[in-house]
Amino acid sequence: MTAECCGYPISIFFIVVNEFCERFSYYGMRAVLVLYFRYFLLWDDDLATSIYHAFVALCYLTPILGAIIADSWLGKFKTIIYLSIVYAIGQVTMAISTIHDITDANRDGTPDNFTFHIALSMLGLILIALGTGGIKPCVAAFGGDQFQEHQSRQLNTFFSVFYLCINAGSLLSTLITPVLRAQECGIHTQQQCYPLAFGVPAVLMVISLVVFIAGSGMYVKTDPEGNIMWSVCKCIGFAIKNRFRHRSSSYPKREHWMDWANEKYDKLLIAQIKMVLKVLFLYIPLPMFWTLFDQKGSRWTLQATTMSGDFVSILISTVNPILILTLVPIMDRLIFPLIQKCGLNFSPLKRMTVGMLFAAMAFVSAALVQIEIDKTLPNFPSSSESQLKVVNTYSTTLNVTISPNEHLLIESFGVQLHTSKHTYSTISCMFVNDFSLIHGEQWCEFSRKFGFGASYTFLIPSTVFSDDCESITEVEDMKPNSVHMALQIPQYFLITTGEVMFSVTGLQFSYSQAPKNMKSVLQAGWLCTNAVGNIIVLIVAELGKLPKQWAEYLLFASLLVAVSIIFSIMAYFYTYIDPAEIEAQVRKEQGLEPEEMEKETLEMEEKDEDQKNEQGVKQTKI
Ligand SMILES: C[C@H](N)C(=O)N[C@@H](CCCCN)C(=O)O
Repeated sequence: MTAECCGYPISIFFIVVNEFCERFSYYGMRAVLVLYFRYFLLWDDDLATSIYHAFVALCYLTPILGAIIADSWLGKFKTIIYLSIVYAIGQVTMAISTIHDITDANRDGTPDNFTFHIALSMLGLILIALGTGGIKPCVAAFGGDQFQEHQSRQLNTFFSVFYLCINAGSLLSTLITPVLRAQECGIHTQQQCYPLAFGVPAVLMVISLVVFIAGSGMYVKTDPEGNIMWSVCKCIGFAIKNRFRHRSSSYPKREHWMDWANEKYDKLLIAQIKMVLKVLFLYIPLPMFWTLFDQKGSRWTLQATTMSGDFVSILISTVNPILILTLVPIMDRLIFPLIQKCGLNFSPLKRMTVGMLFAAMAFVSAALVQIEIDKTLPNFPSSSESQLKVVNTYSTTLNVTISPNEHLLIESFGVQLHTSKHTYSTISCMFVNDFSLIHGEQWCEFSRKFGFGASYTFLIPSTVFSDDCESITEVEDMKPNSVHMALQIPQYFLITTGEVMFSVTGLQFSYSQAPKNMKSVLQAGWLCTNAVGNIIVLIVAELGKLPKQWAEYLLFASLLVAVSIIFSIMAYFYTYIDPAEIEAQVRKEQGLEPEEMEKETLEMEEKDEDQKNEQGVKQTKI
């Protein structure tokens, strides 16, 4: 009997707090990852985007590994603990890799040995991917294991609270870590504080582990049930081999190719695999949704860096979790029941299709924003053009002729240079609010806000210190970023509406259509669609480089529309099943009535229990 509070097992409080801290750690680190690649490691946009998506893909491939370790070897409890330790080490490694002072021997503020920082951060990211992905299919299922049969209502609420905790953790961390990055810190020189931005998620991961361990005396821990994934693979392998062996037309056909495993494998297992394969087949087009969805963290973040709005950038990245926290209850309690009342059958697969279309619309919105940004960007000379800059410091307008026949009027800046020797210097700086020119005892001070993305030229006459500072002329070569970040809100709203329709429904669908013992298999399959989606971004970003960013956004939107049409056709032919009913039917065909089955299972469990007691094995059971 487990300890309860308000009808809930007390142990789940440790699990939801653990999930909150873990998601804080994960999303906090992700929020500054592309910026770290771009501005600390000085990678270009494409490389930063590629490595970011490779990392996300790895995070969604490792759940298979986690599920195998938990099911066949350690059990969920130990898997979560061991992989959380790996995860925390990864976060600490990542935080250390961002300390520029470690290799900044000449103390100029930039690391001297980039290879060291790259190697350490890649090691950190691999450990994080192993940890976060490995525990992903285990934590929710372990939470579910805490509930007993009479607590099915509480079990449903648990999954909602669990999803809310994910988004609360994500919301807080995406608010906090960019602020931490914007601080200045360092031993020799003060730089943007990446160690703090990555260090706080590392601390949260340690707290997550401590909280999980703190509840260990209260958990219901189930032993590994044997590696179901391995049994599934062996059964499928046998069916294929057997089908190949009997490929001659003289052998009678079987209803389903999995029926070729009948000779060796249990009918129930075969029926269960058929159910899973049907759903997995439906998953084939789904990665395209994640291809678009996960570009929030890369392309959209980089898009925001070319826009104006100081604090909006932080708010923009929190739009997604805030909308999730509000849209999930609104959709569940209001929109979906209303659609049902109107007599429309808004089935899960239809919802997912609509979710895809919302994501496509989000990318059309991103393309429109990009077109606006491009209008404000300076025109650089193409390969067949050159750019001349003529600075007229003479007192009147001059007529300049460029051979053979182009005439330009060059306005005077009203400054005369009294020397024929000019020296030009270019200084690139961040966060400039003021600067001074100092010569001996005299100085000229400028205090004003310089816009992000802008470029200025200051013309300083030789008489400046004997005359007055007013004679200095300022020229704005490139205008500051002027498209406001608030324009990104529609694309965030559309993609999050898509997420609620697609992701939340997809999770429920995967759970409801899976046989009881293969729910983790389908969860891992569902997470895999995410991994494949990120691999597609990598391929498109690397191979299909389009000259204009807006064109790439439109390409992704069109691809998703095409995929959603294919998915809707596949969904049309899909018949929803009740796995429990099918399993009962197979058992009946095998001559085992449900009651008999139950009795048989009980007898086997008792026998098993006796054997273990005899061997002095101490075990915890539901
Ligand atoms: C924060 C985000 N809105 C969210 O809810 N994420 C979930 C589901 C992720 C699905 C695959 N990208 C999470 O578990 O992090």
